[in-house]
Amino acid sequence: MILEARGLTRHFGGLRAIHAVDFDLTQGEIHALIGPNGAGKTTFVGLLSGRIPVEAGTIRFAGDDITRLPAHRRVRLGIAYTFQITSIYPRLSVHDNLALAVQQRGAADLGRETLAALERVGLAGRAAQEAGTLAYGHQRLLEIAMGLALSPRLLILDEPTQGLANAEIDAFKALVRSVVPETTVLLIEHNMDVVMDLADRITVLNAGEVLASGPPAQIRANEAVQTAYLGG
Ligand SMILES: Nc1ncnc2c1ncn2[C@@H]1O[C@H](COP(=O)(O)OP(=O)(O)OP(=O)(O)O)[C@@H](O)[C@H]1O
Repeated sequence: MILEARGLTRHFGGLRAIHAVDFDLTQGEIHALIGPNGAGKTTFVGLLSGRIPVEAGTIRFAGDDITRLPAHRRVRLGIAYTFQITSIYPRLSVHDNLALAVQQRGAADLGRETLAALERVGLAGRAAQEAGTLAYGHQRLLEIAMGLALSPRLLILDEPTQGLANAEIDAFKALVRSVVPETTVLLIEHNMDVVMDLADRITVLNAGEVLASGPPAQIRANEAVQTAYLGG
């Protein structure tokens, strides 16, 4: 187990955003987190990444108790969390954005490794473009490339396919498959085709609690999940 959360809890006033959640990630798996709007998905990955302080419960990562560690210390331990383009420098080129991330890891050959990272996400043809002028979906891909440049042990993606065209979604799926099992992937995803196609396991959150967890076929057949989320 690369990550184990026990009794994880975060309330906002009277609202139980995340309540007593037990959650495991197996080394090398692709794990999807799904659930209706407001279920607590973003709050949950915020607790794992350290962006949101834990109120109760524990998180262990690769054997270490990380419950109280600040986000930057978790990044150093190998947890990369990408969400909504906050990490991109809009006035720098696509290449330079990625070179900064590659440099952070301490690359031996910055130019070559940056190019390889660009090719990996299909952005080599846009290397000279200002990152802020990229289409939304391409900014998401750049952000994922920057996360991957850190060679994380765990990559957490919040709605990575939002704004991507179908061909780009296919490329994204291939990308995710290419990083496992060295990197474990946890993704919040609303596109059920992507979830069912990509995930080894799915956890369904509903009103801050785990409604179900298991492989795609089992989740699809689960009546409580269908009622709460999959629309009957
Ligand atoms: N900082 C905050 N202060 C107060 N309430 C919050 C805060 N952050 C989240 N919430 C509430 O916690 C609940 C869970 O929100 P969260 O964003 O984690 O859900 P989600 O499953 O990610 O939803 P979506 O799919 O719409 O992004 C929601 O009711 C939300 O309004």
